[in-house]
Amino acid sequence: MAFSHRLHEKLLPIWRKNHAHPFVQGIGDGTLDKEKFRFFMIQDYLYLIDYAKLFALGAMKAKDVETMGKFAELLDSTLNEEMSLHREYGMKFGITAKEFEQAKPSPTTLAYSHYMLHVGQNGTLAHLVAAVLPCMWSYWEIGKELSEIPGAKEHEFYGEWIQMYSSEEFGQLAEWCIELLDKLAENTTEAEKTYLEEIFLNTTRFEYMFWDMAYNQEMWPTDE
Ligand SMILES: Cc1ncc(C[n+]2csc(CCO)c2C)c(N)n1
Repeated sequence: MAFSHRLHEKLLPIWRKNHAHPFVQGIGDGTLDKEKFRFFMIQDYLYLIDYAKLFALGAMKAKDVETMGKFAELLDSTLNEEMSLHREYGMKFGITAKEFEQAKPSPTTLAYSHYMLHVGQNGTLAHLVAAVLPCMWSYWEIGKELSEIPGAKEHEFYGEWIQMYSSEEFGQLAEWCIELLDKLAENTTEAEKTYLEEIFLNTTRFEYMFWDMAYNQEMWPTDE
C-alpha cells in the first residue's frame, strides 16, 4: 500500500471536521462574516511567508535537479500567485501593505509555522515533505468540495478563493507532493514511517486549528 493511502485513512476524521467547520461552510455558502475572513487573510499571509521558506529549504535538501526545480516552482507560486490573491483581497478590505507587514502572528499561526520550520530545518527531505503536504492536500480537497456547491465559484466575494484552490494547477502541485512522499517513504523502516505519520498528522491537526483560530479571531488570551 502506498504510504499516502495509509495517511489518507488517518487524516479522514480530521478532514471531516474541517469540512464541517463553520468557517469552511461559510466560504462555501457565502455567509462567512467578512471580518473573520479579513482576520484569516492577514494570518494566512504571515503563515505563507514561513511556508514559502520551507520550499526554499526543500530545494536545499533535494537530491536531484528536477525536485529542486519543482520546489523552486512552488516557492514562486506561493509568493507570486497565492500571496497576490491575499494582496487583492487586502485591497477589497482596505488592508494596506503596511498592515500586512506589521501584523503579528496569532498563537496558532506561530505554533504551526514554527513547528514546520523546525521539522524542515532539522529533519530530512521526507520529514519536510510530510510537514508541508497537509496544507496543499487539504486545501485542494476543500477547494474541490466547495467548487461543487452551485454558485459558490461565482460568489462575488469568496468565489476567487474557491477558484484558486480548486484549480487544476493546485491539484497537480498536491499530487506531485503526495508522489514525492510516497517515493521517499519507500524502503524506510516502520519506525521511520510512524515518525513521518506523526509529523503529517500534527500539521493536519494544525490545519483544523487554523480554521478555528480564524473563526474565533483568536489572539493571545493575555492581551486586551
Ligand atoms: C493555513 C493554510 N494552509 C494551507 C494553505 C494552502 N496553501 C499554502 S501554500 C500552497 C501551495 C502552493 O502555493 C497551498 C495550497 C494556506 N494558504 N493556508
